[in-house]
Amino acid sequence: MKIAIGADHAGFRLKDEIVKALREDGHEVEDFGCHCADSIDYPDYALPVGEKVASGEADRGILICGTGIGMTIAANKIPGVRCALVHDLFSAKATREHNDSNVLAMGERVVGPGVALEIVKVWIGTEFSEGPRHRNRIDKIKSLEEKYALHP
Ligand SMILES: O=C(CO)[C@H](O)[C@H](O)[C@H](O)COP(=O)(O)O
Repeated sequence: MKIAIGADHAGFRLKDEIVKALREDGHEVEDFGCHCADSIDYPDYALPVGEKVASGEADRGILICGTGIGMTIAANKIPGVRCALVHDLFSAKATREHNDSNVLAMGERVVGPGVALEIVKVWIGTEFSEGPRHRNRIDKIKSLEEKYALHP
């Protein structure tokens, strides 16, 4: 799988661990940084990751900040991105099955690396449940994007 990944200064350590684990599992990972603890702004990293996923150049995206919240808010502004903030295994599975989430966000200040790596594994490995009720709801999200693209 092609995976785009990014983090801010509060998430780059966890991001680096995830990059390593994904590459060991054979995934193609494009790492958009950041790479050190100098304070930066999470929207600047949500943007390239979200665009890669929305354009189809990456299959999935992963974003890490302190809480995962800023990254989630920013990424979900990009049409086509369905970014899920996840800190437990149940939600990791459910958001793939129900929301077909294409970007995963987590907070390095919230979750430890052991749980985070398990979340990534479950989220990567779970397919969308092609049930009509889920498809219908995702179509309604797309309609919202179209509505506000036409009348921002
Ligand atoms: O957006 C966030 C909070 O919802 C992220 O967790 C950021 O990483 C966080 O705000 C960074 O905080 P800092 O005090 O600038 O290190």
